[in-house]
Amino acid sequence: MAEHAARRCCLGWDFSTQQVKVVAVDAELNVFYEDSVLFDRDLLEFGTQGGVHVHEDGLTVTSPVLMWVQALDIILEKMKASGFDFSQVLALSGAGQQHGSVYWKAGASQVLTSLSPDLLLHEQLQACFSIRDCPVWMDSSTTAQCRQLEATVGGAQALSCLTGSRAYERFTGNQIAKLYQQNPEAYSHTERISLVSSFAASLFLGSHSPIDYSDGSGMNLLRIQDKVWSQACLGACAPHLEEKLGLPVPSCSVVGAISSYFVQRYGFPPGCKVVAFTGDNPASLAGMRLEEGDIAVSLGTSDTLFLWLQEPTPTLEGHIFCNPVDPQHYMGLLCFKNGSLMREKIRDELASSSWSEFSKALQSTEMGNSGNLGFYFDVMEITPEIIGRHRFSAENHEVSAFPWDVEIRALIEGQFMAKKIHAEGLGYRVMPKTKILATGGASHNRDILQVLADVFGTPVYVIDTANSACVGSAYRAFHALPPFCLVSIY
Ligand SMILES: O=C(CO)[C@@H](O)[C@H](O)CF
Repeated sequence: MAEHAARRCCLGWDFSTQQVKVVAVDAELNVFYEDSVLFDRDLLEFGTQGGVHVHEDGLTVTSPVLMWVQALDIILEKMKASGFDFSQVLALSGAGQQHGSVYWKAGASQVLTSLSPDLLLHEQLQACFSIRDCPVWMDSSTTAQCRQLEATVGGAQALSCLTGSRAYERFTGNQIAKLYQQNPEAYSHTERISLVSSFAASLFLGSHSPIDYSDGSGMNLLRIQDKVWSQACLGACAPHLEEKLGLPVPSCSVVGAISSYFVQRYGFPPGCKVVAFTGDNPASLAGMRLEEGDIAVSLGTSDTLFLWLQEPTPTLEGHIFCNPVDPQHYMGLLCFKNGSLMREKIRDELASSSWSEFSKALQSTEMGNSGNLGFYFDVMEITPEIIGRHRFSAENHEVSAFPWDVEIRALIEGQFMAKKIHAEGLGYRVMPKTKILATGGASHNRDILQVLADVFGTPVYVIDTANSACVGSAYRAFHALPPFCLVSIY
C-alpha cells in the first residue's frame, strides 16, 4: 500500500469466521487502507480450517479466542510498520461473526485496564479466558437446550415473538446453557460473557464493552421490542447470567474512548471514540446503506436476504434483529441454503454447464412460466425445512419433469417467489421507493436479476459488498460523531 497522506478517518473492523479485516475510511467515505489476517494462512499454529475446529461429534464447532487476539496484534503491527498515521483516527467500530461467545475469566477486567504498551495483546491475555475454544455460529450441538428454552417460554412462536427468532442451535443463549450444564466450573469462573463483536470492542476499550441491541438480538435472550434481557430466557439458560452479560446498549452508542494501550503503543489520539461493535450481518446492512423499504439479496452458495423493517411480525422462519442504524426500527434476515448450489446443478444438468445457455432459457420463456411452478431443494433447506424437487403444472397437478427451459425459469422464479413470500411473512412490504440491492456471484447474470425485478416489481441494483461489514462499521463510527466530521451517509 502506498504511503498514506495524513487524513482524518474512521476504522471499521470485522472479526469474521475466517479472518480479521480492517478498513480506513476518510471523511469523504473513501476507503484508503485495508488489510486482513487469514487465520488458516497466517496463524498456522492454531490449526483451524475455515477459521474453526469441527469437533469429533460433527456438531460442536469452536474457534480459539487467542487466535482472534493474535490476529489483531498482527494487523496493528502491519499498519504501524506501513506508516499508517493512527493519530488521524477519530473513531472506530466493528463487526463480529454473530452468535459466537467469549468467556472472560474472573480478573480479566483488571488485566484489560492495565495492559503494558511494551507487549502484544496476546502475550498479556493468555490467562484471561475461562475457556479458550469459543462456540461459533456453525455449532449445532445444542438442540436439547433449544427445546428446553422454547418449552420455558411457551413454544417456538412465543420465543420468536419475544426475541425475534425461534430457538436456533447457534444462538448464544443455548450455547451458554450448554456450557453451564457441561462445564459448570468454567461458567462459575466467568466474570463476563461477550459476543465476538463486544469482545473485539473490549480489546480497544480496555474494559468489558456492552453487547449492542442488534447483535444481542441473535442470542434468543433479548426482548427485541423493549430492548432488555428476557428474565424468563436468562433463567432458562444459566444462573446469574444477567450480571455476566451486562446491560445491552443501542448499536450507535459511543461505549468510551480508546484505551491508553493503543495511544501509547500505536499513537491513536486519546480522544478516539469506540463505537459499539455489532454483528456482521447488521454491520453489512449499514455498509450497504440500506434504507427503509429496501432489500439486499446476497446470491451466494446460500442466498441471504436483508430487510429493513418498521413493524416486524416474528415467525418460525428467519430472524428479526434490532436495526443497527435506527434503534426504533428492525432488520430481517432470511437464509436460504439452496442458493447457487441449486442454480449451478440445474445449469450443469440442463444448460451444458453454461451460464449463457442458462440465460437463453430465461430469455426464451415468459414471465410467469405459463403457470408452471417449481421448488428445488437438493440439500435440506433452512427456510423452510424441506428437501427434494417439487414441480406443479398450470392446472396445479404435481408433475415429474418440465422441458429444460421451463425448468430453468421455474427454478429462478421459485427461488425469488419464496424469498418474497417469506419476507412478507416477516412483515416486509414493497414500498414505492423500494429498491433491491443484489450482490454475490449470481448477481453478475442480468437475466437472473431481471426475474428478481419481475417477481418483486422493483428496480434491482448490483453492489459490491466485499467489505460491507467493515465499511458499514466505519460508517457507523462516523455516524456516532458530531455532524461536522463527515459528509452525509444516510
Ligand atoms: O449465523 C449467521 C447469521 O444468523 C451467520 O451469518 C453468521 O453471522 C456468520 F458469521
